[in-house]
Amino acid sequence: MRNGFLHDLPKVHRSAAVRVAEQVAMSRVGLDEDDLMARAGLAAWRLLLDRWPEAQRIGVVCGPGNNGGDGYVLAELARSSGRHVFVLRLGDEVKAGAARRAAEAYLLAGGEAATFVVDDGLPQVDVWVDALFGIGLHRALEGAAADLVAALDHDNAAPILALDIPSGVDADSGHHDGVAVRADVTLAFIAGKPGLYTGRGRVAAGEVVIDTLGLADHVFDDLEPAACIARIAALPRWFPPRARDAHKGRFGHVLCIGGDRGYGGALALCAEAALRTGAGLVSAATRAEHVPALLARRPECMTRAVDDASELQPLLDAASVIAIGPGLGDGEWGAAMLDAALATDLPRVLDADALNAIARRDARTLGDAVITPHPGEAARLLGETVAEVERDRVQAARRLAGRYACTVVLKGAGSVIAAPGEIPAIVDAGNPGMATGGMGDVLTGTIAALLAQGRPQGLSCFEAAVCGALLHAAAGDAAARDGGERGLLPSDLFPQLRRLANPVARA
Ligand SMILES: NC(=O)C1=CN([C@@H]2O[C@H](COP(=O)(O)OP(=O)(O)OC[C@H]3O[C@@H](n4cnc5c(N)ncnc54)[C@H](OP(=O)(O)O)[C@@H]3O)[C@@H](O)[C@H]2O)[C@@H](O)CC1
Ligand SMILES: Nc1ncnc2c1ncn2[C@@H]1O[C@H](COP(=O)(O)OP(=O)(O)O)[C@@H](O)[C@H]1O
Ligand SMILES: [K+]
Repeated sequence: MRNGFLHDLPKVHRSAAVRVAEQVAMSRVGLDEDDLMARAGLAAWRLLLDRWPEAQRIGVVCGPGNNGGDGYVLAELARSSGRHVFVLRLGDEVKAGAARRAAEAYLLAGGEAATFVVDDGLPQVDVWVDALFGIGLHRALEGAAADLVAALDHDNAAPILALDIPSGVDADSGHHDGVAVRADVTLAFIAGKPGLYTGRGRVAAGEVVIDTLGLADHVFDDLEPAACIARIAALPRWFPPRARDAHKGRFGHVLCIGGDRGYGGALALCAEAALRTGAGLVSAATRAEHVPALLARRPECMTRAVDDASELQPLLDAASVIAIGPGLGDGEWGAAMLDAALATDLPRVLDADALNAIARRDARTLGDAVITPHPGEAARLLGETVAEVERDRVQAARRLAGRYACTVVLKGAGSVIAAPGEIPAIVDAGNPGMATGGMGDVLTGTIAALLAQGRPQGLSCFEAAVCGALLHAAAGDAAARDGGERGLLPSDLFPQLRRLANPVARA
């Protein structure tokens, strides 16, 4: 696995790898399960004190396994510091080993625990700690566990700190069947897990904090990470200042193709995003009736009327990167444009109707390409249902990358970028204000511009896709901070794209 200049992004690991790392740590450093549980409980108690220093009444829901054990350790720390502690457990016995010992220690010291009874409701507390299930959960919650999670959702006004993973969420995929704790903060132990960052798991986790429990990075040395996490902190390093003697020829020429009748706006958004992300030149090839509006909005974009593919050829000859799909439509015009674009060997970003056309044709050779499907488009490209795609977004992105031998950005909450031979990346930015028409067109132009201009030595499709998806999501967050999520427009991202793509000058 490569990952080029993205190699220093933080990694997340599947639960099986975390268990191996735990064994490596225990065998090398002489730690045992009780030590790790003590560290986990203490880390959680410290985080709780940091976030909710005023909390006096602390509720802890404890499951039958080691996640519950972490909860009993925290409960005892809270109790011995004078807090009122309410432990609620499921009917099941705490299984064995370290968890059993932690529960006994809490009870022996005078701690109290009650079995959850659905009709009794929940006690009033200042903060709840979710220690029901962690990485040992492999099936949907049912019975008392499901009732308890539902009660936490409906009858609880207090914030929730989840230990390791919100109970009900599959740590590896982020999937849950609708019954899962919705945490305000999740403290992940030893390493982040992919399910905390994408899809439903991202929503359930809230803010994610990682505590390594003192284990050094090398415990993961022989383990393939599940994904790396792209965060806004990485952006300044990826956008070095431009050379003082730079000229536009160094920053590439993006040709945006699309905007069949009735869909001119999509192409305008794509082209303006490419300009605002720093492409040296941007051209737009679209239907004749859209040309005046595009020129009026952005005279910087060289906008041409193209009625058939032969008129496109000179534009293709002049371009260094193609962005095709926004507003392309599903008619003959769009199909002819796509054929002409795919006949070149230019790097290309394919979105929207271009992807639907590819799904219909079952084309498999996309060349040097980034495809940017939302889950619906991804499902069509894979011949699967949206639910199958969303069940494990990282694996779905990997399937797409394998099937089409190209880079994939699977969009949505926690966009996933995958490419053959690369560790997938998950974007830890973006917000539901971005769920509005045209937002994907901005992403297409953003990635195309990065592909065109390099840094300056040139980005791979994978690098441009990760940088572009992060830049786009971070611009969405910045725009949402300035006025809120509802009513956020794709064009609101333009000033933010520009600001974020320019490094802060060093003092
Ligand atoms: N690994 C580490 O490095 C460290 C791990 N630590 C902590 O341990 C956690 C993992 O602990 P774990 O392996 O005991 O699993 P856990 O998540 O508590 O659940 C398993 C229990 O739940 C049960 N169960 C499962 N599904 C169920 C369902 N749907 N409905 C009902 N029951 C269900 C399952 O029963 P079974 O499936 O065997 O029938 C079993 O009894 C980890 O997330 C972290 O918090 C830390 O202490 C520090 C170091
Ligand atoms: N809830 C969300 N959280 C984060 N990002 C989101 C969310 N909803 C949408 N987005 C982002 O907004 C963009 C929407 O793209 P897309 O669905 O193609 O819209 P359109 O087809 O209207 O252009 C994607 O980049 C997606 O990742
Ligand atoms: K949990």
